[in-house]
Amino acid sequence: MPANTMNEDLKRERQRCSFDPKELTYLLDGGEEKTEERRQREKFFLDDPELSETAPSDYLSHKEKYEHAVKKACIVFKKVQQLQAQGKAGMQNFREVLGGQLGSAILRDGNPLGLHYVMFIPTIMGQGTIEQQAEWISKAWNLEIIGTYAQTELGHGTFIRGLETTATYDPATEEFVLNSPTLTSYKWWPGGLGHTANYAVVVAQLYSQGICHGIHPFIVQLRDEETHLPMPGFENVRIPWNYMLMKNGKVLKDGSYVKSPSSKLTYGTMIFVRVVIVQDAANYLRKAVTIATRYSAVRHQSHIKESAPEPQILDFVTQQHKLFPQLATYFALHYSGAWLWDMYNNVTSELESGELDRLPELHALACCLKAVSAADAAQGIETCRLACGGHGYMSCSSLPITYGLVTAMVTYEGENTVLLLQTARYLMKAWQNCLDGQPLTPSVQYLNSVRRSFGGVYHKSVPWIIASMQRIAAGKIETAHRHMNDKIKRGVNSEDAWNETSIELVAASEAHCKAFIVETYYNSVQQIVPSVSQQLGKALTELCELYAVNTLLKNIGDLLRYSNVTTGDLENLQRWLEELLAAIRPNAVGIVDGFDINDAIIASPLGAYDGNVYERLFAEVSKSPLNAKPVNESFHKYLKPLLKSKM
Ligand SMILES: CC(C)(COP(=O)(O)OP(=O)(O)OC[C@H]1O[C@@H](n2cnc3c(N)ncnc32)[C@H](O)[C@@H]1OP(=O)(O)O)[C@@H](O)C(=O)NCCC(=O)NCCSC(=O)/C=C/CCCCCCCCCCCCC(=O)O
Ligand SMILES: Cc1cc2nc3c(=O)[nH]c(=O)nc-3n(C[C@H](O)[C@H](O)[C@H](O)COP(=O)(O)OP(=O)(O)OC[C@H]3O[C@@H](n4cnc5c(N)ncnc54)[C@H](O)[C@@H]3O)c2cc1C
Repeated sequence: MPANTMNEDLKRERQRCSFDPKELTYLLDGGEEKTEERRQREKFFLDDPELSETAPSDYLSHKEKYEHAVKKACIVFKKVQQLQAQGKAGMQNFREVLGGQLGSAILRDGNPLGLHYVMFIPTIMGQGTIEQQAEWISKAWNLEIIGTYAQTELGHGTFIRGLETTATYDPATEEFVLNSPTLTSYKWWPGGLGHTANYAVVVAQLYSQGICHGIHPFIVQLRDEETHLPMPGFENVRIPWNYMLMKNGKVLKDGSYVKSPSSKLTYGTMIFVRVVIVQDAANYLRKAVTIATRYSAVRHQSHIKESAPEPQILDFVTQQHKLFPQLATYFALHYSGAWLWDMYNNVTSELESGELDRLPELHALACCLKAVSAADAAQGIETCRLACGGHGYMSCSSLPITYGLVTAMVTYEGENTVLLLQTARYLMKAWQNCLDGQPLTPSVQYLNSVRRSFGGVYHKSVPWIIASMQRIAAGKIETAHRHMNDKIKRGVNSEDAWNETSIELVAASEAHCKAFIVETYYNSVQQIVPSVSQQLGKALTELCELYAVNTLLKNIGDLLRYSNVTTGDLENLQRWLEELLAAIRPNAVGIVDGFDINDAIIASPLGAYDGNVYERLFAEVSKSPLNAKPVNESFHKYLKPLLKSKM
């Protein structure tokens, strides 16, 4: 196939789409101007010859990959500075370029500066005093220093209160003495800690006047700014008094401790990253479903009718059932992430004025949304990979590496189970407030309405599905609450009762989160539809309905247990699902085209815009050094002597 010709199947798919994909692109970007700005930004980085992949880095050693990544991260930084000089760069650009999809395309082997921008700077902004921000932010912003966020230790990641690194205040010298006294207290996992960063925010147990005040953040220099040699000593390292980030908890120079308005404020950075992860997980999922959908429109295999030619695999309803719910899940997580980002910004500004009331609800939502978005995106990406058969297994398909990046999200920034239990903690209190007639916060208001009504009869609408999912969530919350209290009444202490009920607590948390996502998705689409063309509005509504129906059908057991749904209703839901798959089929390629993901970011021969899959696959494997010569030297070294010895 000559270069730059369009695959005929994709041509036909693009002709049958009922709406203009550009309209969806503008919608997702926030307008045509924003799309143009994004495209220009992408072009500015992706067209730079120094950043384009000449040879796939798959064939570099671990050390070479690191050095390659540092080189490119520095080029990216300089280019961002150019944008800044033109007034075109802000925090979002930095994070997007250094962390998001664009960043992960340019810096395929990881970004040595990622933690610097995504955690080190935000922690100083969130935990540092105004003076400390003035001291550190500009240096960090201009990369005069490189930081990381060192909280996790070899022995502790989840249980932060169990961290062993200590920071002991010495009033005689007005310094903190930091110490990691045991093997298990060594800081482990922080991105960039090994060779890149020369500073870190170190989270340590604060000791002053012989009293432990719990974990607090400290800035510690790791390496000399000139030589990059590690600073002397790694035990009893002394840092100046003003290297403790003191926006919340403070130590006065005489060593007296001033409590934070809330011990939870120290945890602030983790909320920020969890909020960002929701959107990031959604973006990785849409990249994977773009690859799998375009590939499924090009790939022909088997028969539906013996008399007809091999169909596009996208015409198998099972293939539609693998991919289209992933399309819908992208939008569900995208809109939930946008909602959470708004709440985060509002609550953060309230915290600035000492208003802490909404922090618990934000924490509870950030926990379950991070957990569910990371888990569902990871599962969705794996489903996309499996839907591409053997070619999906190739590393050049980009699907395995995308899956690896997103499964990491299930673990970092709070392991999923642990975070779901955090939300469950909030839900148990909410249910008790509901029983006691106390006021409920917005995200759990449905507990009241569910308690008052036994649920309406089935009708083919998303509001009915939302009510059913809220009924399931309330039922699971009530069951967990009741089982836990029954244990306590039987004499089990509250901690053991919590642990013994934790399976149901996690399930209640997940159900609460799914009900929140469906409702947020539906409300977002309801707001959008009047402002877009009738065709795009219909496509967006169909995707929302698909997400709702498919999510409910994956939960039939709970639906039967906690609602008055009949088997006839379940048959109707199955029919509705199949109708929606058929309705979405003609628009599937148009929808992923609407994501407008640059081929260089797709980075997959299966998902390129032109659909020339086989030519691109062949070109990709030709790049392997292993294919440079017809006979590899291992034949003469090892195989031939072996074969000869048999003769
Ligand atoms: C919560 C724990 C699990 C338990 O801690 P503990 O102290 O025991 O807490 P509890 O006793 O359970 O509860 C105490 C009370 O405190 C409340 N609480 C707890 N946590 C918080 C919080 N964060 N905020 C507010 N309140 C909180 C809790 O509700 C209790 O209140 P109450 O008593 O009920 O009233 C805790 O130990 C914990 O959180 N553990 C998890 C540890 C963790 O998260 N570690 C993270 C380390 S850093 C890391 O992992 C970094 C990873 C790499 C990050 C890479 C980032 C990439 C992101 C995407 C980049 C792309 C960006 C580009 C695009 C863009 O920008 O858009
Ligand atoms: C790619 C990556 C990057 C990272 N980057 C950083 C970084 O830059 N800075 C940093 O500080 N850290 C970083 N981390 C560390 C990360 O934050 C921790 O790995 C994470 O918080 C999980 O903690 P853990 O490893 O101790 O797991 P553990 O908590 O030991 O989890 C193991 C198992 O124990 C279970 N468990 C633990 N506690 C409970 C509980 N209370 N109830 C029920 N089950 C429980 C978990 O559910 C899990 O199944 C990174 C990790 C990864 C994978």
